[in-house]
Amino acid sequence: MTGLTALRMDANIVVLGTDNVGKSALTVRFLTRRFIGEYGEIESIYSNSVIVDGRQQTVNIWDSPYSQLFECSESKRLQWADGFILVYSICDRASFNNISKLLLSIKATKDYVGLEKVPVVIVGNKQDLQHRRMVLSEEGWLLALSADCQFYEVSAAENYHSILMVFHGLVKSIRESRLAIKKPAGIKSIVKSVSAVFARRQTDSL
Ligand SMILES: Nc1nc2c(ncn2[C@@H]2O[C@H](COP(=O)(O)OP(=O)(O)OP(=O)(O)O)[C@@H](O)[C@H]2O)c(=O)[nH]1
Repeated sequence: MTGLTALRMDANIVVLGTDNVGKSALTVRFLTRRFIGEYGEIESIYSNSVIVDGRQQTVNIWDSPYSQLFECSESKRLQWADGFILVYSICDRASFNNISKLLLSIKATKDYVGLEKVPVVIVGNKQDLQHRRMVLSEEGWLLALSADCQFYEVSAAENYHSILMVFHGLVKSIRESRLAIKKPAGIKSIVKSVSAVFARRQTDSL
């Protein structure tokens, strides 16, 4: 990541997961506070201005149907992202198993472009459908722990605030990861360190 990227004020978020897990429902809930039920299969990038911890931030969200994920734009999408939301449905074991594969693809792409760790949030959606639960909360927590990610169980259908926490949590991590990027030593700081060493030597010899 370059110094210029580190100064950027917007955050690019990609929402990934298998078919029908609620990627669009989550995105639309965050953007409009509404759950509209049916969403269609349209790949979209949405931009929204949000306030996180008192600071305004533009968030760009790329939501695409799973069927289009492995088309040629996959690596483009992975490289565009500053952070990821990986969604599974608690009623769909296969969608949960897919999260590990997504984590590997992200790691491979981001390592390739020189980033060791990119912020990722894992989300178990459809928490309202307890009677159809196939994936325990503990499994989600363990996966997130082992991959060093945040984890939330939510219901896009029933709850807005937990969705807000997912997006805000990710925006905060993106900011923190940008702050953690070490700035290369400038000429001024090199001159300062050299002068400090000489000054110390002179006082030592007195
Ligand atoms: N009960 C329940 N249904 C949900 C929830 N979130 C989404 N759904 C439903 O699940 C279905 C799929 O939701 P989408 O948001 O279209 O899922 P998607 O992951 O974007 O699906 P693709 O576009 O096919 O990749 C829709 O019928 C939604 O109404 C939820 O939290 N609870």
